[in-house]
Amino acid sequence: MLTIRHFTKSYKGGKKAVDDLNLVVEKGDIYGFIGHNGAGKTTTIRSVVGVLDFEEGDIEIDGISIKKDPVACKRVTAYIPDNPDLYDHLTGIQYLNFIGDLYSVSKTDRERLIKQYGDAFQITASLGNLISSYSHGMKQKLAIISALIHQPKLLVLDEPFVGLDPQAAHTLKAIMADLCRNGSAIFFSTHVLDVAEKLCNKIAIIKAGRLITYGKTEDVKGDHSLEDVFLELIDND
Ligand SMILES: Nc1ncnc2c1ncn2[C@@H]1O[C@H](COP(=O)(O)OP(=O)(O)OP(=O)(O)O)[C@@H](O)[C@H]1O
Repeated sequence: MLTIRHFTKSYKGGKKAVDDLNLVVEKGDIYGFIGHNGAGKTTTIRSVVGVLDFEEGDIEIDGISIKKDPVACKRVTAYIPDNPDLYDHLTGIQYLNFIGDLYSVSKTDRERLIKQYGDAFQITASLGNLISSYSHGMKQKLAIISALIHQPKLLVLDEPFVGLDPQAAHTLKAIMADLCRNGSAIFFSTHVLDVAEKLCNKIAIIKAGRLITYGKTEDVKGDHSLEDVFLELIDND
C-alpha cells in the first residue's frame, strides 16, 4: 500500500533530515514509526502525504508514485497532522461536509460515518458549534473523523495520541485496529512506546535520519520491552 524507496530529504542549508529510507507498509499493517525528537519522522510523514517535496528517491501509494500523480495518491490517503489546522469559522458539521465533498463521499455513507465516529468520540452534540469554540482535543477528534469518513486505503497519523483523553485514545486504538482488519493500512509516528508495542504489528525505528531497525514487532523487540530495545538502540547504534 505504501512503498518508500531510497527516500532522502534535506532542508535548505541543512544536513540530510532523512537519508536513504526504505520501508514497505502492506495492506492490514499498523506500522509504528518511532524515534527521538528531530529524528526525521515528521519529515518522512509529510513527504508521504505530498505536503513536502523531496529530491531523492520515490514514494508509491497503492502502486502510484506521489511525484507522478499526487492527486491520485491523495485520493486514497488520509493524513492527520500532529497539530491539525482546521477552519475556525466553520461548524464541525460544515467542516465534515466540506471534506466529504472533496472526497465525493455519498450522502448515505457520510451520514452513517459521521454518526458512527461522532458518537464513538462523543462529539456529535458539538458538531453544530463553531470550531473556534472547540478545545484542542475536540479539534483533534474532528480531524480524526474527517480523515475516517472518506474510508482511506492508507491512514497516516503524526503523534495521534497526544492531547486525546484516555477514553478517546482507547476509541482511536479500536478504530485503527478495525480499519486494518478491513484491509486499510496505517503508518503513524508516536513517542508512546507501550501503545506502539500493543497496537502495531510492525515497527520502524529511525535515528538521526536513518532507519536503524524495522520489521514485525515481535522480531524488533524479541523478549524485551519495546522501550528497552528502543533505548538501547538509540544509545548504542
Ligand atoms: N522546516 C525545516 N527547516 C529546516 N530544518 C528542519 C525543518 N523541519 C525539520 N527540520 C530538521 O529536520 C530534522 C528532522 O525533523 P523532524 O521534524 O522530521 O523530526 P521528528 O522525528 O518528527 O521530531 P519530533 O519527534 O520532535 O516531532 C531535524 O534536524 C529538524 O531540525
